[in-house]
Amino acid sequence: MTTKKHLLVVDDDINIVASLQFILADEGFEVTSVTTPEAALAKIGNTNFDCVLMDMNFQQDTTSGAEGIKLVEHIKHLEEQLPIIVMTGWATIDIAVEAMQAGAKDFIQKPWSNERLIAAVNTQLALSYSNKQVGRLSQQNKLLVAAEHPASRQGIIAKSAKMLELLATLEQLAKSDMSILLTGDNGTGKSMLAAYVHQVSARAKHSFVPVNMGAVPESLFESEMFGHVKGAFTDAKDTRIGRFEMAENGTLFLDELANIPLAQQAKLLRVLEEKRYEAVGSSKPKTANVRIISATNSNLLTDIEENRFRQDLYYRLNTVELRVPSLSERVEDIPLLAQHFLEKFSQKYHRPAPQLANDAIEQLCCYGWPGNIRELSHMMERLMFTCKDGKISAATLSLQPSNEIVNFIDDPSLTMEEVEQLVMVNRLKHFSGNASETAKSLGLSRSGYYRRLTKYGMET
Ligand SMILES: Nc1ncnc2c1ncn2[C@@H]1O[C@H](COP(=O)(O)OP(=O)(O)OP(=O)(O)O)[C@@H](O)[C@H]1O
Repeated sequence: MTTKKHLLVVDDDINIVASLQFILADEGFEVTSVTTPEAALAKIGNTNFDCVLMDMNFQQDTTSGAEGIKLVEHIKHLEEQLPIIVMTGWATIDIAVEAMQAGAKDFIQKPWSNERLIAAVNTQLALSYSNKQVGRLSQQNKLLVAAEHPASRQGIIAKSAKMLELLATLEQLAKSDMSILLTGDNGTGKSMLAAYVHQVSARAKHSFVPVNMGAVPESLFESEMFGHVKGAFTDAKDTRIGRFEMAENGTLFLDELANIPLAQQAKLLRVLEEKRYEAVGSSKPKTANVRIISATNSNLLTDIEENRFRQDLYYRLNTVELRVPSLSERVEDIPLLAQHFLEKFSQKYHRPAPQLANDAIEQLCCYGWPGNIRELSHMMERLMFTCKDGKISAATLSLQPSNEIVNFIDDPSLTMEEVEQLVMVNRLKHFSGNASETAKSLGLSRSGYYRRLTKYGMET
């Protein structure tokens, strides 16, 4: 359902008001009328209009157009982007030029032709819509320069059962509008997955807007999130749209969620509850139709206990809470990811991708990856330049195996089957994928070995 465009008619002649109201309502517009400049400014101050149609002369002075020019200037000051069409029975080219210089977008002479009037209104509405789109896209582009988002699932490398299950769950959730909270260590792919949920959701044709909550200064929080109007504070030289407006009908991604200061958490909660907000310096409510995905590497339950995070906000954001596993918990993904990054950087730097030797792959799989996928990506990028003869060997890497992996057998959180699976994975790595040597070293018959491969989804 499309909402009706809302027009404001300003004219002191009630016959003209009635006639305009009739014609415009007949065209499907919602029309509000006022008869004085003061009433027009008051209405614009508390209502969202899409276009203003106004007379240039009011009671005090009926011919010069001075009152109309003043009104155009005031409206521009209040609402820079609102298109204004001026009308006057005393049309002179001078008044038209002056009105346009003051910020009016078009000029109509009374008595008007209905066709010309409707065409002028529709043109202004279309122009204003595309200006807003351009503003939204350019702000968004700035944000995207720094962020990297996958074009499809092809950009997400995952083979491990844990990640495949997580992706399948996210694809299901993407169909709903539920708030999703992604937890997990730094560099595990939370941002990438949030962007992916947006891409496979019904909101995909609208914007995905990430905000790093750790990077927003407390004093600028409201302006950043909700926007501000020109003159709202000393540095507000222009009207600026906030992240909520950029994400309207799309997805707002609140990254580093735990870093929102307490006072700002209350403001965010209010908007999420009421689905409305006001730009700084404006009293006009705007709707917030956004899907929220948030991410944190912090333990929010501890943050709540220690009064650093509001429990009510937590419950608002975690309709579904999913943990993205650390890289050391999905060893099967490591060789694929390493290869993926080598190819990616080979394209970026126009250099051939180095070959990963088997002993290097084994070492990558036994390393603990405290920085997760980001660390792996950086390591592969460095190796593009530091490896010798186009080969990466264990000696080139010289990584210390993580105690975690060496000691996984003692991990009390793992079940017998999980331990068995990890042993299989590591032993296969050790024998560079050689099935008979792996089976022999584990004391398994070939059929016992293949049965387990099938059981753990490791056939390929
Ligand atoms: N499954 C994956 N396949 C390919 N690349 C990945 C995958 N997961 C993450 N990456 C890449 O690893 C890097 C880190 O991922 P991302 O920024 O999404 O992690 P994060 O969990 O949001 O990190 P942080 O908590 O530090 O914000 C990015 O360059 C991302 O493109």
